[in-house]
Amino acid sequence: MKLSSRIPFRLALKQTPEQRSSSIDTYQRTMLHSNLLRLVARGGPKRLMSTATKLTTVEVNDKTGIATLTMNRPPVNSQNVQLLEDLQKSITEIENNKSRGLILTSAMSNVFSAGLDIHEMYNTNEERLRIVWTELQNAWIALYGSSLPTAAAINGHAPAGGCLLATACEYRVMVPNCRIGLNETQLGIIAPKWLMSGFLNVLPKRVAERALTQGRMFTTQEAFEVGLVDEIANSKEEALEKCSAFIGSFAKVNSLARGLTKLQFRAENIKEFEKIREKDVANFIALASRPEIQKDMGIYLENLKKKGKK
Ligand SMILES: CCCCC/C=C/C(=O)SCCNC(=O)CCNC(=O)[C@H](O)C(C)(C)COP(=O)(O)OP(=O)(O)OC[C@H]1O[C@@H](n2cnc3c(N)ncnc32)[C@H](O)[C@@H]1OP(=O)(O)O
Repeated sequence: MKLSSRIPFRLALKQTPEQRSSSIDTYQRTMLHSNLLRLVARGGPKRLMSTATKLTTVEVNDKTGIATLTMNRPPVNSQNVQLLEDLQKSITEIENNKSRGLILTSAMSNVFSAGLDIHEMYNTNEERLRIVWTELQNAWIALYGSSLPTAAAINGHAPAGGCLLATACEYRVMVPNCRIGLNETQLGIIAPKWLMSGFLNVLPKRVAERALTQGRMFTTQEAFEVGLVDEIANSKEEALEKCSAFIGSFAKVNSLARGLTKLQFRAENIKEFEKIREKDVANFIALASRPEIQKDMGIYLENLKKKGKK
C-alpha cells in the first residue's frame, strides 16, 4: 500500500450512497494504515519541499517539518473554484510529504480570506453553483478531516468562508484590528450545519447561536475573549511562530494516536456531513438561484465596490 492510497473524504463524492454511509470506517481504516506507514517513514531524512500551484503555495520548513500553505489570490483571497481546488491539492500534498503539521495563512497583507467569491454565485447557472458549492465542501472536509495538526495564522480579515477555513483548523492565531465571523445571515443566507461545525467546536453553543443569528463579525480582541481565536500576535511572522509552537507541542505525542483522537472528536460532524452533502448542494443551488437572493448579492457586490472606491 502506497502512502498516497489514503482515501480523503472528498473522494467519497464519487462513491455510491451505500459506500458513502460506511465512509467513516473505511476512512479510519485506511488512515490507520497510512499513518503507520508515515510513522515508519519518519525515521528518514527531512525533505525541504516548496511547490506551487497557481493560487496556493506550500513550503516545508526543513528544521521543524511543518508545512505552510499560503493562499494567494489578490486582492482578498476570495474563494473561487480554482482557489478551492488548489487548497485541496496542497492539503493532499502536505499529507503525503511527511509534514509534521499544516499552517494555513494568506499572502495578502490585510485579508486572510474574504470568503466565497460572490462573483461565482451571482448571475450564473446551476452547474456553476453546483461546482462552487461542491468544491467548498471538498476544501472544508480536506482540512477539517485531516489527521495532521492544523493551525491558522490569520493575518487579516476572515469573514464567512475565511472563518470557515480558520475554524476547520485546530488552533488559530490572529493579528490585531481585524474581523472574523460567519456573516451569512447579513447576506440573507443560511449557513448549513456542517459550515457551522468548526465554529461550534470552539464556541459555547449560546455564543455561537447569537453570533450566527446576528451574522456577527468579531474584532480580533472580541474573538480572543470568546475563544474563537486562541492567541493574538502582533505580526504575521509572530502568528506563524505561535502556530509552529502549537504544532510543536505534539512533538512527543504519538502521531497516530493523536490523529485518531482528533478524528474521533470530529467523526460525528463528518458523518453527518457525508449523509447530507448531496442534498446540501441541491439546497445551496435552490437558495442561491432565488431571485431575491440574487438581487441581494448584486446589491452587496455593488456596495463592496463602492466602499472600495471611497
Ligand atoms: C447562497 C448561500 C451562500 C452561503 C455561504 C456563503 C459564504 C461566503 O463566503 S459569501 C462571501 C462573504 N464575504 C464577505 O461578506 C466579505 C466581503 N468583503 C469584505 O468585507 C472586504 O472586502 C474585506 C474586509 C474582506 C477586505 O476589505 P478591503 O481590504 O478594504 O478590500 P475591499 O473591500 O476594497 O475589496 C477589494 C476588492 O475585492 C472585492 N471583494 C471583496 N470581497 C469579495 C468577495 N467575497 N467576493 C468577490 N469580491 C470580493 C471587492 O468588491 C473589491 O473589488 P473592486 O472594487 O472591484 O476592487
